[in-house]
Amino acid sequence: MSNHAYESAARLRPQRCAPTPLSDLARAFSLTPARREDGGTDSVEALEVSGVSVDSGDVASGELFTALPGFKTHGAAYAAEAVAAGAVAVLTDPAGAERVHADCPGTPVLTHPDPRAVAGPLAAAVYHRPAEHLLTTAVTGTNGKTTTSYFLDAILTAHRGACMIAGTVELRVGDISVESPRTTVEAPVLQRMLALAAEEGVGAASLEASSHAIVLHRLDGLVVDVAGFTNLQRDHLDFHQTMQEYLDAKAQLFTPEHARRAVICVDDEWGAQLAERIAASGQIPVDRVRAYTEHAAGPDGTDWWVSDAAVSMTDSATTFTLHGPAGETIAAACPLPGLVNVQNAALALVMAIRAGVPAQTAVAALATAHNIPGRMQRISQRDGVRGTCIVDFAHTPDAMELTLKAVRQITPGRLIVVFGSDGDRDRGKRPLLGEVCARLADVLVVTDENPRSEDPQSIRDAILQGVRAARPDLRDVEEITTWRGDAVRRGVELCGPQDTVIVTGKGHEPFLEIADEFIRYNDAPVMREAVLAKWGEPA
Ligand SMILES: CC(=O)N[C@H]1[C@@H](OP(=O)(O)OP(=O)(O)OC[C@H]2O[C@@H](n3ccc(=O)[nH]c3=O)[C@H](O)[C@@H]2O)O[C@H](CO)[C@@H](O)[C@@H]1O[C@H](C)C(=O)N[C@@H](C)C(=O)N[C@H](CCC(=O)O)C(=O)O
Ligand SMILES: Nc1ncnc2c1ncn2[C@@H]1O[C@H](COP(=O)(O)OP(=O)(O)OP(=O)(O)O)[C@@H](O)[C@H]1O
Repeated sequence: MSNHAYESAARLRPQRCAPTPLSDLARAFSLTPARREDGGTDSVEALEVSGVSVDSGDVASGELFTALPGFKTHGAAYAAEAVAAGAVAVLTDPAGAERVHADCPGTPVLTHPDPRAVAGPLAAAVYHRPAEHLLTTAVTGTNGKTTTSYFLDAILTAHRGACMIAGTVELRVGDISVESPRTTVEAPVLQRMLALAAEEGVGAASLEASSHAIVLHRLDGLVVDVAGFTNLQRDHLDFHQTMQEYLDAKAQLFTPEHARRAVICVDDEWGAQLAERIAASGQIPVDRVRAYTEHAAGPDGTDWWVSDAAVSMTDSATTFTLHGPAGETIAAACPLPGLVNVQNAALALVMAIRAGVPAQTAVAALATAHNIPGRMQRISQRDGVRGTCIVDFAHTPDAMELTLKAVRQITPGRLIVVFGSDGDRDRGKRPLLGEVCARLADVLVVTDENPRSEDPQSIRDAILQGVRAARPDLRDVEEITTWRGDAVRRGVELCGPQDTVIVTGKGHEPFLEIADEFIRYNDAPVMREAVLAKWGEPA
């Protein structure tokens, strides 16, 4: 694996970007030509830039390299590499300027006290405000961002012909799809993806917005048409310190600098507080959505609410009715099992409707959106001969509990779970995962996830200790010590026509981390091959 976060995104650049005079940018964004050791300053008058880059491993000819002060290092240390790759000028802070002058004599340097804050708006200007040509949505929240953003991808594709996606799983514009290094990429990378989308006539963009990104200015310079919020749960408190700070970070997305309107799930107290704040500020319109009907039998002060959620065993979908503030009654089907996905689906529908998509277009597209990489991804669907085979990302005890309960509802026979747990991460969750699976699944296949520097056997032992607490005789519990792929194949082998096998923990992830090595591996193709070997092609 490379140290360069954005190398994979190198192809995601517009083919044509009319150059912008550097002097125009200097004026518009209060950039100061840096003073050299000889007391002079670099002239920027004759220079033009045709792009903006943020990582020295991802620079194209003619670009302005933004050398940002980081948590680990300073981008100025990599300016020489960026210039060798074609950068024609460097934007940095005053501290970085000295290093750039020393390492890249002759390259013009501009400074700004906070280059990270200016990088987004500047990139939007250099790429000629590409978001204005697209219908744009962004989803934030602790859980459900990826799922909701793929629901929106399907809906916006139906409405606009094509949609770009930027989130945890992939960066995709038209035919180009690459692995994503971040949930939300740095602003210059996002802006140039939007520029490529606009150039290719892609009509929409579905984005995930992490709270880190909001705080670290990765979304600055972009105003999306509709921003949505799923929920807030305990997470990332190393970065945000308290839940209130975590909410405050997310709340910044719902201001006129970032969004034209807001759609907020108010199923938890944090969503309710957020909706209240947005409404009180009066700056952008806000719709509230309540998906969990056990909390309210009716509208109860919410604008949109869900009733009659019911699971179907035959096609694994959950049907529900969405009620709107103008008396709308919309019959919909969420293609993924589980109530949490009804929340994601209701949010996506309301966001789409507020973005101008006709409700019936949105409902029809949503019903087909079950092929989300690693999120309840159905590799095989029950049809009388074959069983249901699923790849999912659940890797915490809470997520595992939700996932297994959801899948139980679509399983007339046995529920088989193939799982492991990470090495070099939270050791406490290993027995808890074992206990949850022993309690909620019928057959357990225990395997490795990312052992990293740890002995895989000791991780499996800790899981099995939790399994024993709920199932002392270890009935229907198998341990696969060879290779994760063998465990996935074993799960499929055990799966009968009434059964479901679910492999959890890795979802879309393309690597296994074993010792110091990243080994290319993904559960979905292995499961697909096992399904084909067992049942052949579907009729
Ligand atoms: C806290 C945080 O977000 N840090 C990110 C930030 O790091 P940093 O500013 O400290 O950068 P640094 O490594 O010190 O480097 C400084 C500058 O030098 C540049 N550089 C560095 C090395 C090099 O060879 N060449 C080069 O040009 C870097 O691009 C950077 O601009 O900028 C780096 C380059 O873009 C990111 O890789 C790094 O993400 C780290 C690895 C990370 O773990 N981020 C996580 C916390 C994150 O952002 N997560 C959220 C999702 C959270 C969730 O919901 O689960 C996300 O949006 O992905
Ligand atoms: N609305 C929801 N509420 C609670 N949990 C959810 C919700 N949607 C999904 N989940 C759970 O969270 C896990 C991750 O879902 P998803 O990838 O859509 O969320 P995310 O916010 O993108 O998280 P991540 O950044 O970890 O990918 C799923 O495996 C599922 O168990």
